[in-house]
Amino acid sequence: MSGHGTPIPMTARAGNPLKGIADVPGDKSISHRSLILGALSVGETRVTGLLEGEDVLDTAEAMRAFGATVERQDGTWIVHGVGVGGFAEPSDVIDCGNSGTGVRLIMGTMATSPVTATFTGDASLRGRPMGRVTDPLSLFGTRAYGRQGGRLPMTIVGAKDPVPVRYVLPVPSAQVKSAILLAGLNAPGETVVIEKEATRDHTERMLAGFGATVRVEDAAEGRVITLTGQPELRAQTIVVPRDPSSAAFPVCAGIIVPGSDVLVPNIGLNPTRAGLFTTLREMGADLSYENQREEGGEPVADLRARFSGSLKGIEVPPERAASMIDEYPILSVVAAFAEGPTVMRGVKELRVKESDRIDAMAQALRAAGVEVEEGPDWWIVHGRGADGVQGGVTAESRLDHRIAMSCLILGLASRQAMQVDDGSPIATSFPIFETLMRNLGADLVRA
Ligand SMILES: O=C(O)C1=C[C@@H](OP(=O)(O)O)[C@@H](O)[C@H](O)C1
Ligand SMILES: C=C(OP(=O)(O)O)C(=O)O
Repeated sequence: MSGHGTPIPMTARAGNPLKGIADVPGDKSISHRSLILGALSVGETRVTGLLEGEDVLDTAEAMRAFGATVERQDGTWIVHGVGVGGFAEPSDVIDCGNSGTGVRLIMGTMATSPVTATFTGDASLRGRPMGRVTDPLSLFGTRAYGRQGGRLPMTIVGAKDPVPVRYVLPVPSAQVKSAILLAGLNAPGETVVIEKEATRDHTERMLAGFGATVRVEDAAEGRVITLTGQPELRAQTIVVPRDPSSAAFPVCAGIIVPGSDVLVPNIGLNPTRAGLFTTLREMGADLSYENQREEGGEPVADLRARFSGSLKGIEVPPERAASMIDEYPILSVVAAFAEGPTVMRGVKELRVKESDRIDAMAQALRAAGVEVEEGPDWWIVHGRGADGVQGGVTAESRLDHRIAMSCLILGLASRQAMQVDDGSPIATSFPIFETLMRNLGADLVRA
């Protein structure tokens, strides 16, 4: 759990070019889902490559609290599930730490079982909206009692006789979509979720992989996902692919630090996740996909990022937002080194992540000498191109791992060092970030 310990100030400054291979950890989204679906299956699920970050470890603990057995043996995670509808009532509050994905998916998973559970998290998670999940869950017959504005701590009373649901997502959110589908598992009949914009599709793919019947159709009203309730999920062996959202940091560092040449192997390029890499290439980044192949039905490549001295600002198509939603903070750093403005629209969701990510990055970039304009659902970073970025300030990480990492990468390419007041949130998603960056040659220290 983040945010409970002593803050860890960290400093990054320009120095050597970054060179070498960056082996990033497993995908956070797939790691959460592997544990949850394993807990809902009959038999033994074995997971390798699981992200051992705090967010996922909190989900492992939660699955134990609901009655599953979750153990780590020689680097493999072994889950003995309780079957769909088999969740036991936890004897204590479930603490999901910093993780929106964890809390929202688990609320959905227990929402149609006859158990009651109370959820909480760190100060960041307690500030995030849960009504987006509890509103659709109420259609199943689930009740939720939280703080004002639908905030944690929150008690969820699972529906005793759940009915299936048809729901059109009002926000582009894979967490909301997944919460509904996971709740639909224990409702008789067909649960239908319709999304107007495609969001990451790991839940649909993995549910099918565990033996559920899931239909996905592109219709006039959007992407229609239909799940048949009350399947018996069968335990699986899962190899978690590496996380493109973590790969983003060494890739972007390679692009903006002069002289760099960084290889980030085995990164999934699932189109619902790879929007940043397309954007970087449109900006003129020297980013190539080497050794392109298919693994587990997904496109995979080794990403090679080299210093790119003539980046240009672009308008990022708003319809691409969902496929790179966690990457806007680090994109804003690359944009600061481009020639001209980078315009990012249709990104209201950034305001309700671990922090208000537009505000957090705008403040850090402005303090570092970069002009940023912003509105409710848009922002523009005016790149300084050849003039470079001054840096030389301390940014607040606001309990947000992606803000901390983005500001440190900024420090590796700015004229003066950048400091973050607290690097501890990085351990939620990328516990080896410091060592990995230092191994590439980054001057990154705790101080
Ligand atoms: O489903 C998931 O695994 C995630 C969905 C996204 O959140 P939203 O659903 O809120 O967009 C993303 O920001 C988060 O890091 C992981
Ligand atoms: C938004 C994120 O995570 P979560 O919503 O799971 O806290 C993220 O990892 O950038």
